[in-house]
Amino acid sequence: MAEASTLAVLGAGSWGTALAALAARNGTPTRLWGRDARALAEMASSRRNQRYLPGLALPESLVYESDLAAAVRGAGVVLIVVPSHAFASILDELAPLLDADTAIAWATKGFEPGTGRFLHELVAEKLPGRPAAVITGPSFAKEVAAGMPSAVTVHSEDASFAQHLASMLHAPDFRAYSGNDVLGAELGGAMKNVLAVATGVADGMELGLNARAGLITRGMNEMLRLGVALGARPETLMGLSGLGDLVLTCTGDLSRNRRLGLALGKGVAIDEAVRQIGQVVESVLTADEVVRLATKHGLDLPISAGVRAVLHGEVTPVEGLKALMGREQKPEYPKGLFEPR
Ligand SMILES: NC(=O)C1=CN([C@@H]2O[C@H](COP(=O)(O)OP(=O)(O)OC[C@H]3O[C@@H](n4cnc5c(N)ncnc54)[C@H](OP(=O)(O)O)[C@@H]3O)[C@@H](O)[C@H]2O)C=CC1
Ligand SMILES: O=C(CO)COP(=O)(O)O
Repeated sequence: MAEASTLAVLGAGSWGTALAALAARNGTPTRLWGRDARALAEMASSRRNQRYLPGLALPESLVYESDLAAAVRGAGVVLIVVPSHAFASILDELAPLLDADTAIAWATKGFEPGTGRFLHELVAEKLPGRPAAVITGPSFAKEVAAGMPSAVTVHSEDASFAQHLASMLHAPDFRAYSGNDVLGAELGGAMKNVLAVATGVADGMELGLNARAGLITRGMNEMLRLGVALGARPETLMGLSGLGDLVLTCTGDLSRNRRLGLALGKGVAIDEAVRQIGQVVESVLTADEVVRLATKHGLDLPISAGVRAVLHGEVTPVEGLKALMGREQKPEYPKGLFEPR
């Protein structure tokens, strides 16, 4: 029998650590699991995550657990914060370990690589019948860890679970809203990473502020078009999970996806740029999946497709720019753009 108020956070990188610290500081009994037992022991003794969140003093009450079974035993909520490429495998590992009444949440942004499946689809398939929620929105881990004001949103089909999880996180400097459009919330968080590369490339090429604003706006348009085709609600995409995170990541240099674009725009090779960033850069895998989903739904998303092509080295940033600027002249909003198809 799980204890509803107990939280197990899986993934001891920057975002998992920041969320675990936030919940523990809020008085939620919280355990943090990571795959690197040595790094976790070091965190337990120093009360710091020197690699991913240097500078943050971790709360005394946070418990570190390198054994996955022990970390999730009796937890009311398991919050997954591993990168998207590790998401499906961690669900497989969890399946035999969870109590029957443990709920699932995730703060990972992306899709299943190679299939374009949403993370909520993976959860429904591998851990069926449990309350499930996504936490997303404009939230750089470093700022949340520093107690700087932030707002996120928690979406679940189960309104009382969304509310329960939001209240575990909600704090004087951290607003947690709630909603029930899981697909829309996930799509915004995944697509903004791809679009952040586009504005990063433009800024790396020193194309100017007009170019940046144009890319953010037309990128938002791509998010809305794909979202509506998939059944997301436009207001979700215009909220924290879509527009909010798009603006943050396209303009804030703390964004690793934006920094990847900046480096590519300056002519740095992709492998070297990813190595220098040294943390997860979700767009590298997500761009393929956005284009895969768009193609499946008969949509042409030129900015996302351009990012994918640049990431694969199929075109240079200069060629990508030429292709975008050379597209046919047309109305900004063709009739019926936001109507469900
Ligand atoms: N950082 C942020 O500001 C935010 C991040 N996110 C999202 O959170 C997710 C995690 O990102 P973030 O914490 O920033 O990434 P980081 O690069 O900071 O950390 C990644 C963590 O995941 C671990 N990891 C990698 N592969 C596996 C695996 N196969 N199994 C278990 N653990 C694994 C790493 O462990 P190891 O050190 O051993 O490699 C590391 O602890 C991403 O989807 C990101 O988009 C969402 C909102 C904000
Ligand atoms: O998702 C994030 C902020 O909301 C973090 O963005 P990056 O992964 O680009 O650093």
